[in-house]
Amino acid sequence: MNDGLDRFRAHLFHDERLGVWLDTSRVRWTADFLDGLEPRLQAAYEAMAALERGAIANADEGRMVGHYWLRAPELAPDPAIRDAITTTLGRVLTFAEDVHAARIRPERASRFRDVLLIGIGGSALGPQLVSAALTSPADRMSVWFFDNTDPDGFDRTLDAIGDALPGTLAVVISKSGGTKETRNGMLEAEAAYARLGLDFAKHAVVVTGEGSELDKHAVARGFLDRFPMWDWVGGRTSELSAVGLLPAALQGLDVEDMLRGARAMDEVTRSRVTKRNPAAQLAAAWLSATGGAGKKDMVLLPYKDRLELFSRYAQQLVMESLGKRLDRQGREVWQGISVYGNKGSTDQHAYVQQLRDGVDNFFVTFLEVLLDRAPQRGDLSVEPGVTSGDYLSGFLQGTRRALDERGRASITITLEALDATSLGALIALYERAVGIYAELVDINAYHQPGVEAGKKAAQAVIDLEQRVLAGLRAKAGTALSLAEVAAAAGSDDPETVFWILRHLSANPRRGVLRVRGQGAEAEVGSPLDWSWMIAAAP
Ligand SMILES: O=P(O)(O)OC[C@H]1O[C@](O)(CO)[C@@H](O)[C@@H]1O
Repeated sequence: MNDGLDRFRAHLFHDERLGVWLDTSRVRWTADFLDGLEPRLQAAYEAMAALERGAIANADEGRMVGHYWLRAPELAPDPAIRDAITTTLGRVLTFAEDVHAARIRPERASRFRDVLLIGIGGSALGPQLVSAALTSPADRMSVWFFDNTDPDGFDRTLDAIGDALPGTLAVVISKSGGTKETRNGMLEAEAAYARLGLDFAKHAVVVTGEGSELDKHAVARGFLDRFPMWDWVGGRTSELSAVGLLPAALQGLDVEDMLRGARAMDEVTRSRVTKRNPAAQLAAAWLSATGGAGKKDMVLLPYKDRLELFSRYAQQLVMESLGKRLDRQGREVWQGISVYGNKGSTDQHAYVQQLRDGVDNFFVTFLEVLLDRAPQRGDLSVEPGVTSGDYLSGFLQGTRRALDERGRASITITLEALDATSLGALIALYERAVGIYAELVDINAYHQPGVEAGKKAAQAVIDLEQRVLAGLRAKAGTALSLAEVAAAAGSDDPETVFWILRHLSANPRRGVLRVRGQGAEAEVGSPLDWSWMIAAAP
């Protein structure tokens, strides 16, 4: 009698067609856990089916949740949606073909060879994951990213693109069309093209909601093309809309395989037989590991360099979906599961020490890919009869075992190979697991009210900065105390004024202004007692 083996046998899911395995045997749930959960799982299956039929599953925003239709348009509740999905896919493929064949060409260079994707959050993370996971020497184009509003980050990426900018196609992605980081990235890119005497519009396309600010800008400026983003697709589940399909198709990846993989996973994860439904098992395993209350963090450990960005992708998918203050009944629940991780075995040499010996506040999800490398690359032995891939597999198994010995939970997802199909399937698996988990804990997984507070506060800082500058300008040449600057700016928040002044003083606007903070700390006690003035331009 081997308890471990029996357990492994009992909790090992395999789908041959998908080439996917799921092992939940090391979650250590009690034998009756799944049985006890079954009525709630059945309710979750019904809710997911209603969602797929077009229910207003995102009640707060009054929206349908339709990412599953993207790979099965025939399921969409409305013919106009079906048509929009298929038409857009066709347009994406044709556009990419036209770019590859240089039928769509840049202003000066002979053809587009690079893509600069400008987006953030759900408008960048999926494309970043897919691009890194599936890149190969057969790529038709290289893909670069602006995914922040860090000026030095822009410069670094532009430096890396270098002389290739005239042959670079900018793909600006924003569902809302009003995200400041993306707007700033677009303006920075536009300026970079302009410095070369190039018209950005002749090198740019957008993916955005119809009628958004960005959409109007693209129309007004005459961008090369526009692709739609719909209100029934959430940013974090948009990889299989034009958001992800367009950059992937431009890179030369097989987007139809990606859709096929997701579709096949959807078919399996629609099952109402829990034993046959890997998304339900995954969600149940999360529930068991976290107590359904986020008590443990999800550590994602792909033993595959190409999947290193999976944890960043899943971080948004899981945390933006599940991190909610209120449940659907309006009760305060402070839900969520924290997600982190990079890749194995690299992380074994970083934080796995704590996972085995330290605080037990996590569960690991190992991601394994059976095919070590493309067969034509050979099978070099690093020791007699042993390959690097054997080590990778050995390290995964070793860590799984070492954690289990300490009673630390783990899940393992195994893919036979990593390609467009299996990546599409993996994305669909996590999308559905998140949906089911949200049903189990009764929260709306499809809104993100919490991100608004930070955006509003940031805008208030930008507005205050303008008033600070106006106040300083009005008294140019005079040294002002922090309280005087705040008063001149009409602000009762000197701390924020201090942050603004400190930042301004480090970043003089060339030829326009220089803000200087003065004062000897030793004498006056605190930088908050410095005096500030606007000095002549440097
Ligand atoms: O695609 P958009 O509208 O620019 O939004 C980007 C991201 O910002 C968020 O709204 C959060 O601020 C995400 O949900 C979204 O993926």
